[in-house]
Amino acid sequence: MERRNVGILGATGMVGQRFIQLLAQHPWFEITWIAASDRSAGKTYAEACRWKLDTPLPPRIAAMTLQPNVPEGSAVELPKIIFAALDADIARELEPKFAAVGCAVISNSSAFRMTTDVPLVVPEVNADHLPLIEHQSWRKENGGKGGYIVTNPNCSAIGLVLALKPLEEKFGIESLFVSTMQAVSGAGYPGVASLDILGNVVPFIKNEEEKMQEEVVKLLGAAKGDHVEMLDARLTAHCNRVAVEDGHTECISIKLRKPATFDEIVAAWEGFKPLEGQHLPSAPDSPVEYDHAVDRPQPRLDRMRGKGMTTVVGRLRPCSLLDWKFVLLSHNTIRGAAGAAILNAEVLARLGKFETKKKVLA
Ligand SMILES: NC(=O)C1=CN([C@@H]2O[C@H](COP(=O)(O)OP(=O)(O)OC[C@H]3O[C@@H](n4cnc5c(N)ncnc54)[C@H](OP(=O)(O)O)[C@@H]3O)[C@@H](O)[C@H]2O)C=CC1
Ligand SMILES: N[C@@H](CC(=O)OP(=O)(O)O)C(=O)O
Repeated sequence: MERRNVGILGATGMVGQRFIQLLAQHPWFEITWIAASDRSAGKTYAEACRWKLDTPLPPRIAAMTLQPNVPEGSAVELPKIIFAALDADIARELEPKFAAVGCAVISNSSAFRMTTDVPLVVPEVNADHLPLIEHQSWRKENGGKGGYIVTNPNCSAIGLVLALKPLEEKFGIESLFVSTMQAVSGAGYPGVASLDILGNVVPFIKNEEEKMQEEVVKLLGAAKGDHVEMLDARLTAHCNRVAVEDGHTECISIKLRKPATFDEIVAAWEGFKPLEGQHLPSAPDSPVEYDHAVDRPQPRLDRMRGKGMTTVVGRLRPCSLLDWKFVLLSHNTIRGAAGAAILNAEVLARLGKFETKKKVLA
């Protein structure tokens, strides 16, 4: 695979830091450009960022200068691949500017997720939605050399949809109820005040329930030319913030379209390996793992399975209201954010959707 230069917009935030951590040793991508707010532009990364991860800040990145957060005026060449980790309002303004000049924008934010011709993608679930990019108006800009925007879902939706996809394929989904317990890192830094969350549960995360509900049916929908036909299933979500550092836990009750036994459902999860054989550096061997222990998954113990890219499912049991109920856990800033975007970029690279080449690796 050719090695490609990449940039990170929002590089100093919680998700931006995960991008740096995960890309520092990436075999296909090399960080050559970083940007954050105007407050940070011109500073070195070490000066501008409060590094919060448990691995050291890579010295090469620490010394890099944060560039202006627009395509023009950079002291270094603008890469053709931009990972974006911006708040939605800022993303809505900035991401199209980068797409218009020819960048592939791999976005984490919710700004364009539900836009008709923007693919909302988890590669194991709906990589076949990626051709939507060819319908985007940004493609036609820059003398026909415009770029595009690809998005990954909300962090809670990603964990959920990985567990749902094999069930939809084998049995069909009629309706489901999901209740989340979401980590504080999901709110960015500094996020929820310690006095609000310590010893407490906050039963409200702005727009989270709406995003989960609409994104899941797009992800499980069918791409039809320039749009996606949403999955015909009923879904309701309750979202709660809990005093956990990383890892979103979700309790699900589900009604299936066809009868399914315990063994058939577990086999559907364990046999779910749609990216097997593609050798994508960030793809876990098992996107979904079932844990038979009675008290798992737990965030502290299980969030790093598959290097943070595996959804861990447990406690499958009959539900007296719907058919089955279970619990899942997914790492919110790895599989739920930066890792998801990097995996999307790896799939785009495999599909030949990046044009910039730096050097060919032996
Ligand atoms: N945290 C999570 O678990 C998840 C987050 N997301 C989404 O990812 C995005 C980023 O989230 P997160 O990293 O948590 O947020 P943070 O608040 O931690 O970081 C925000 C980043 O945006 C930069 N920024 C702020 N204002 C501007 C501006 N006007 N122009 C350009 N850059 C700006 C900040 O730079 P500076 O340091 O200079 O202020 C910082 O780099 C959001 O859309 C979020 O919803 C998605 C999934 C999961
Ligand atoms: N809102 C999520 C994280 C997030 O930023 O989601 P989104 O990318 O949909 O805005 C949380 O608080 O855990």
